[in-house]
Amino acid sequence: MRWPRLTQNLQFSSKTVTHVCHFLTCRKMEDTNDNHKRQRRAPSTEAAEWCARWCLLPSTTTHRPASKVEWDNTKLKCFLPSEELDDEDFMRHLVNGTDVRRAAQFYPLIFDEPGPPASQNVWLRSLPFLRQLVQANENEKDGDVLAAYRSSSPEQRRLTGLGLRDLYFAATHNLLREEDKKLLEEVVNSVDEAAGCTQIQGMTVSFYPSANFKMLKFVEGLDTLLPQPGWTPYFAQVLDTPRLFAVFVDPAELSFHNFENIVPLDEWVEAELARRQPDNSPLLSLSLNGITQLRSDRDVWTAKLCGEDLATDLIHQISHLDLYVTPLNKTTRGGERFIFHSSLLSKAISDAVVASDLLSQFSACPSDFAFVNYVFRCNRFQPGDANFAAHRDTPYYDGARSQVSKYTLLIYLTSGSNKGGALQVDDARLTDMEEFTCVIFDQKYEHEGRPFVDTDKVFLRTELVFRDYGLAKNPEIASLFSEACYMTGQSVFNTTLDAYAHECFERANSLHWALQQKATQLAVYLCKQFQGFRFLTNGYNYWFSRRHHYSGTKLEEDDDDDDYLMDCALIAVLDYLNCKLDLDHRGKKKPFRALCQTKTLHLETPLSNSDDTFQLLLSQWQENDTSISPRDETSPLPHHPPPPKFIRLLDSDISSLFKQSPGPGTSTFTGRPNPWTDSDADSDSEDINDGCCPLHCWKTFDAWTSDDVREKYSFFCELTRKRLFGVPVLLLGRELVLNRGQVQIVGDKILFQHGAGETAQRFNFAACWGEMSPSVFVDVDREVPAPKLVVPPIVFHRYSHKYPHHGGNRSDSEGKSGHEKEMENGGGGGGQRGEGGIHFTLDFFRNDWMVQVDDTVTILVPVITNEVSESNLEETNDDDGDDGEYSGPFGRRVKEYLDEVGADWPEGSA
Ligand SMILES: O=C(O)CCC(=O)C(=O)O
Ligand SMILES: [Fe+2]
Repeated sequence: MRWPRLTQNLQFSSKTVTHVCHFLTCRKMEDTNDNHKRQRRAPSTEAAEWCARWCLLPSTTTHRPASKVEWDNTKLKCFLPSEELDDEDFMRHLVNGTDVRRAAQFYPLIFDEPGPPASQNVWLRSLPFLRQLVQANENEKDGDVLAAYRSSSPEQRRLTGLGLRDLYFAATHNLLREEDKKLLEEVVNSVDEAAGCTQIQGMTVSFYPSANFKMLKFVEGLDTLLPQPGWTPYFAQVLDTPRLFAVFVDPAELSFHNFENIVPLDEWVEAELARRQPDNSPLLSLSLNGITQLRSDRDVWTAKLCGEDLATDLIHQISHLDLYVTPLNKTTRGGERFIFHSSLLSKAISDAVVASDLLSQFSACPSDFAFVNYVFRCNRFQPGDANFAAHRDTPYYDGARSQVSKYTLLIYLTSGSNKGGALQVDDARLTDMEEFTCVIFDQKYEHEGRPFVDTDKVFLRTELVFRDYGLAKNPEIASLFSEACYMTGQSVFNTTLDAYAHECFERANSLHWALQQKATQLAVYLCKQFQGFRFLTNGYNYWFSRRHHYSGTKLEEDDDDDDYLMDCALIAVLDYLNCKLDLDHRGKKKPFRALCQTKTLHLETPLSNSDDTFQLLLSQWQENDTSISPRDETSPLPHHPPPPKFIRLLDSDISSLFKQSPGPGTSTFTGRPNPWTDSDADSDSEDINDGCCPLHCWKTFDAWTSDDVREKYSFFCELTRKRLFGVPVLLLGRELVLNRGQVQIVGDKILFQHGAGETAQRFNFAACWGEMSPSVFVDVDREVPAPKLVVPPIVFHRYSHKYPHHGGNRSDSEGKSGHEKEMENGGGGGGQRGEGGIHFTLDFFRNDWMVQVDDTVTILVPVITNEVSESNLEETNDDDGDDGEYSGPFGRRVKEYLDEVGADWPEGSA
């Protein structure tokens, strides 16, 4: 079939339609066994109309009243309210694909044929169209098909995305034939990924999978977070309570804070309990029975989790939720899993643990038991899946509360066996599991899991958390753990790092139990370049060589050195957090690590000497080095001339953002038409031309010349100025600009500070404006993004090229981290040989700092405007009320922002 034109309504011959009907009839016969599962039943004698797979649309052409739409509810997910289910007309359009407004709540809709005549909506999401796209992508000859797709409107491309989205969900629910699965694999690389992308919580998300956006995540209340409310139908809903939606993200954007997708399920648990026992809201009650130590010399126990059907059904039900995703580290573990949070389940199991005699059998003091971790991992392995390779579990750790997990608790939800060991903990092997068997073991043990031979193996994992005030700190653990997390993120660019990251996790987890696990792999360091800044890192340590070495600028002044220190610290933070920046000229945000050119170094021994480290750094980055690339380590490195430093924020940078007169793009004021009705004839004559206020001279009122508007404008400018000076980093004209006022060096630490910056004076304006506010004439001119760096103080150490680094003449030698001391001790006094540089330690795990990097702060810049919409005119001048100071197009946006982030209101306002 040829490609129908995208821009015209499509006409199919009656032959096509007949063929479609025939096809459906065949499918209906194939599906006969499933008929009993259908939501509704149509009289079998009636001819079917065209519609999506697994749906049946009885014909409306007969004289009898139209029968109801039916579908196979074991295949289609439906979150529609009953009013919509009862609306036959609505349902017909939904299942024949002509109405996409409820695509979020009813899917997957697979269209095997191009659709009914004149329906582009269906054609663009149909399998024949997706096939053509794949063929066109593979076959140069079909360039016109591709060109047509590329020049189609974003809305049209979103329809294709919808087709792909549904194909994906059909595949994950095991509903597809082999050829459809193949199509899915291919079409993912053929579609335009930008058409489905939007930003939520600082993350770029798409509603369909594509070449880069291939990681599935679930977001609660996405419909309320979308900047384009009209996009809601595109994102598949996966749960009603809480309202959870599926998004696809680019793993390159992930950092340690958003790697794991923890689905909040307490609301769901509550709703399920209420649904099952509506009268007296029931407690989730469980007990742990038959506790048996597997061997007297091993801290491994088995038990059975028991409870009323209500409780055990509910746990089963959790494991049937459609939330499974393939883990990122799939080379070391098979199966699928999802992570959820439930305090209610944690409480029920904690009570069961306390009521049992399990704790008395532990070497850890029973009175120190705190709770069962409320974060659960639900795993599903099918027969034939890869093993869960030997590993130690990463303990729960909350330094602030001195809480740490000591035992793992596995709850098996299906029965099955594997003679090779369904679970092997150290040298204790369990081959057969009964439903609700629990295995509890000391987290010091290495263990391995194998799928059951002929059934799915489904289990929950959590940990028993204890209070322990005597925990010793071991910087090596912090370093290895940080390295493991960082290298997991980097493995998106270089898949060989996956195994290295795994080993780092294993070594860190062993060290918690004072078990030294030797490294079997070469130490990995990444040499990176960003805008001429070059550095070496393993995700915990960051080294920057001295600037003068490559810029030719000799650094003498301490001040200059501090400047360089701030720049380097900024880079280290941006890299560690993988902040997203909008630096290219296409206005597209990219994660920092994708903006760096990276070279992976494998070293026989870990770096332990500062001179060697800086020498190594300087020996890299030869011109024409082809082993470095921003994304995939294969493309050549363009030589980047180093800039002296990041731009510093100056008062003039900010002043220049505020226009003092109508600038380019603002037309000169020529007067405006009378907005009042013709019948209001008097208004013309009342246009007193003294320019006092728009009420008295609407047609000739030029906002730029009004003192009242200018006063309001100054108020907004001042507010904006304070906000701009209140952040450490800004993006101005695609340049990273560092604000020295918000970066502080204190001893051996560097601090990035976010000030409130939003104190403003009360604003009063002259009287005769009546109900109107001058703020209606102040609009948003532009938005200045500022990466939000809410991070703990960063420890640094300078290695001077002038002084031996173990000399006593440096004031900044106090408070060094263990690693620095190590480096110095091993340095052999070679400080004068080396060029020196700066070393940072980034450890955001060790303390209880909440790292918030989800969003970029957007600071709005005001401008006076003469273009006032009617709706703005209706705003009142309610300065005494809550929102008086924040009215008008600019004021409203600022207010929305302040409300959203929960920022304090500037003094003098509400
Ligand atoms: O596959 C298994 O039974 C073991 C699972 C496990 O070790 C884990 O979830 O951490
Ligand atoms: Fe484990």
